[in-house]
Amino acid sequence: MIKLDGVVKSYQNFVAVNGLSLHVPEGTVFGFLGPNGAGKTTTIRMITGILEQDEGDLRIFGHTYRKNRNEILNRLGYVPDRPFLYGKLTANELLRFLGSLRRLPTEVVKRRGQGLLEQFQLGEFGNQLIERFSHGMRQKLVLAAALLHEPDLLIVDEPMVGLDPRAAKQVKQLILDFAKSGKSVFMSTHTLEVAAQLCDQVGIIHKGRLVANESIPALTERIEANDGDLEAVFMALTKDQRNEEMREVIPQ
Ligand SMILES: Nc1ncnc2c1ncn2[C@@H]1O[C@H](COP(=O)(O)OP(=O)(O)OP(=O)(O)O)[C@@H](O)[C@H]1O
Repeated sequence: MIKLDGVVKSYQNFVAVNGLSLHVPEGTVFGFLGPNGAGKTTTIRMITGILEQDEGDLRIFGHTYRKNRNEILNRLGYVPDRPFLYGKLTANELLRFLGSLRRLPTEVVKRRGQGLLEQFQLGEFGNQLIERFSHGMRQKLVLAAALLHEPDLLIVDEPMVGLDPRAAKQVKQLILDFAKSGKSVFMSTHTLEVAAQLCDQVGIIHKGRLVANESIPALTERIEANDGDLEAVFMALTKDQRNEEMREVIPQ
């Protein structure tokens, strides 16, 4: 579903994503983990077609954005880390607006929109202005909006940030329900705990490079071997990377 091969992205002279290769097959919940500034959002912006890579190959559903942008976007749902929601619209108005952008028939938008709001425990707030929504309600509304066109792939940037435990539990369940139907999810997160609960596979990015790509059991084993200390695992992985860089600089 997602295939990156040697992808590079720089901002002016700063290389934010440096030769990233990864593969997310169908029916997978893929967790993209890394510390602040590691390159997660930059990668997600390339996967969602907002940014174009400087180098390398990036394919979604086997397509490139250059050739088949609409084919990709028609099948992709995206929840950004800081979504902009116009507060003067009601939830229903937002869904109708997005439905019209996607050229979905009015009846379909009405039926699906109502179903999604109910599924997200927002059914009774459809006619309420978004400016009156809590952070958790907004996050769920953004997820509902991303699913309106029934995408095959959902990209979510930091889905749990700022959510109280109840809203976080609901959002996690929604992601799991989506994945159960054989679709794929690519989500970035800071926390291994979130990844362990939701994901099948985890990629760890550090300073723009993929330093680990493994299943949750393999990663958990690695963390347990470090007395349950994720920080220690990060340190170990990035130390390995430095060693590799050193080997490139000083051939042995
Ligand atoms: N528009 C930009 N111009 C210049 N540098 C940028 C820009 N966007 C991101 N960067 C830099 O690129 C690096 C990667 O940023 P990115 O937002 O992709 O990281 P991230 O892993 O999502 O971080 P966080 O977890 O803090 O959101 C950071 O060092 C950041 O400062």
